[in-house]
Amino acid sequence: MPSDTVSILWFRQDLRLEDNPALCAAVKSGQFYPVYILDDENAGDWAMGAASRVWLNSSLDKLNHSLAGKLSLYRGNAEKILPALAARLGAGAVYWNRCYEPWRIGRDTNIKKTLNDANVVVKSFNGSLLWEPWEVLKKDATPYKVFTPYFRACRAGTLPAKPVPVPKEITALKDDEALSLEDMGLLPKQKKWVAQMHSHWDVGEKAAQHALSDFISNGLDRYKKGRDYPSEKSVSRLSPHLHFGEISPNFVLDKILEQSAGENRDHFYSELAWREFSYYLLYHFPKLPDENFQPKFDGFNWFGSQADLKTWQRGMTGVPIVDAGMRELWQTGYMHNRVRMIVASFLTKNLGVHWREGARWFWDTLVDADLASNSASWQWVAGSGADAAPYFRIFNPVTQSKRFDENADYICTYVPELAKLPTRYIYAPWEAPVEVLESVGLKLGRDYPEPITSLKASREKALSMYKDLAG
Ligand SMILES: Cc1cc2nc3c(=O)[nH]c(=O)nc-3n(C[C@H](O)[C@H](O)[C@H](O)COP(=O)(O)OP(=O)(O)OC[C@H]3O[C@@H](n4cnc5c(N)ncnc54)[C@H](O)[C@@H]3O)c2cc1C
Repeated sequence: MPSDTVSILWFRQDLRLEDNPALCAAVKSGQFYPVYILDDENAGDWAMGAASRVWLNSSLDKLNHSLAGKLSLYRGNAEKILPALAARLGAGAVYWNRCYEPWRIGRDTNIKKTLNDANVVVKSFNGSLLWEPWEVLKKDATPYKVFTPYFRACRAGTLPAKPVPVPKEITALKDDEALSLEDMGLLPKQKKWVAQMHSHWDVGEKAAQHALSDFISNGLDRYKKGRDYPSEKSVSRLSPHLHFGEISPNFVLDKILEQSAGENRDHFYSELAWREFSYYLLYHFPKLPDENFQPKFDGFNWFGSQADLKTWQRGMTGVPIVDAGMRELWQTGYMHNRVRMIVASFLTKNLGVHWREGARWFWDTLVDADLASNSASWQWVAGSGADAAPYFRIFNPVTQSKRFDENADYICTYVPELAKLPTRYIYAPWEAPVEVLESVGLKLGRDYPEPITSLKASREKALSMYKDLAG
């Protein structure tokens, strides 16, 4: 018989204590078992990528610590594990914060039914979004497809909930049969890669809050302009913390709105809203990760080869800003937004590789890999998405790097083999006279690749293919 006082708190994308509505409900109900289940079975094609698992491993460790070692870990099909656990532990209720990925929505609906059939109460909460996707609709009750009116409607509607504080007394219980963190098998064999990535991050709720205060003190007052410059510290780097729910968007927004009003604060708010819009699109258009949002792209002839894709992944295209971005991704699990747009445009437009291939690679290598933001952003850059950059707006990587990496600091951090060149040639080393290359001991094709494609010719090819599609 389920007990009235013991419950289960199911942690998912909300690995924190602060502003956690499901945690508050569990604490209010009495004693509870905090649990986490790694459910690769239901995730299918969207099982977490390697970099995300590295992050998750540390994040669970930190959360367990905050819960005085009471976090119980499991691995497998949550549809089977959770009802069995509720029965074995005699739990009368299960609490969780909602997730919005299509596979999770389907799975959670089934779990709720199974638990309810067994007389176990299920309560779910909004712990991850400022506005839930079904709350914001057009007058004709259909979803928005364009960001600006969507955000306007969000702001005209209900104010995002104020963050709730950490409950005073948390009486958590531990299941002795749960797995250890090592048993979860989250870390890959490549220890060097893991160590290198770790050296760039502090993981967990405290680190997330620290990153936010640091950004408020040192980045926010220049955000609108500074966010375009990859070597500047003008962005928050909160994305992995937000993805894993180590910090809630409501907590972030609340602290941001305490700062003086102005264009920087507004711009940051609108970027947080792009995250919301991505979740909104994924909820209303669940095929977003797999299919073109604009069906006219279904007939597009993606001509790029697997070899080109590999070269791009390895950061060896011979186009410095692209290679710098791809190497930043590999080394740190992150890439600056401006550079994400450049590398994605280069892959889809100059190399003609399907956006899905790029999104897949990001999925495996980003620590902030997020089904909503990643799918929406790749389709946005490719031109096939909602409110997308028009296909003919092809980023010129050389112009972009001259403009946003003025001293080539970013390029030289990740492509140090070019650092000895005079700055004006670092952006496009193939334009440097042989004597200049020789004077710094650089031979293209030996020390750094020749460009994989002609930027001009590939741009023209992309444009003419797009014309065929449009016409
Ligand atoms: C091809 C491509 C793929 C992307 N894949 C992801 C992904 O998998 N996960 C992810 O979180 N973001 C993704 N983004 C969006 C964006 O690049 C990152 O959110 C941002 O770079 C994270 O850095 P930050 O936290 O310093 O951002 P800040 O500029 O400090 O912004 C604060 C927060 O706002 C949100 N945000 C900012 N810009 C965007 C945006 N364009 N779209 C959605 N949310 C945004 C993020 O949650 C971010 O943490 C992608 C962008 C592109 C172009």
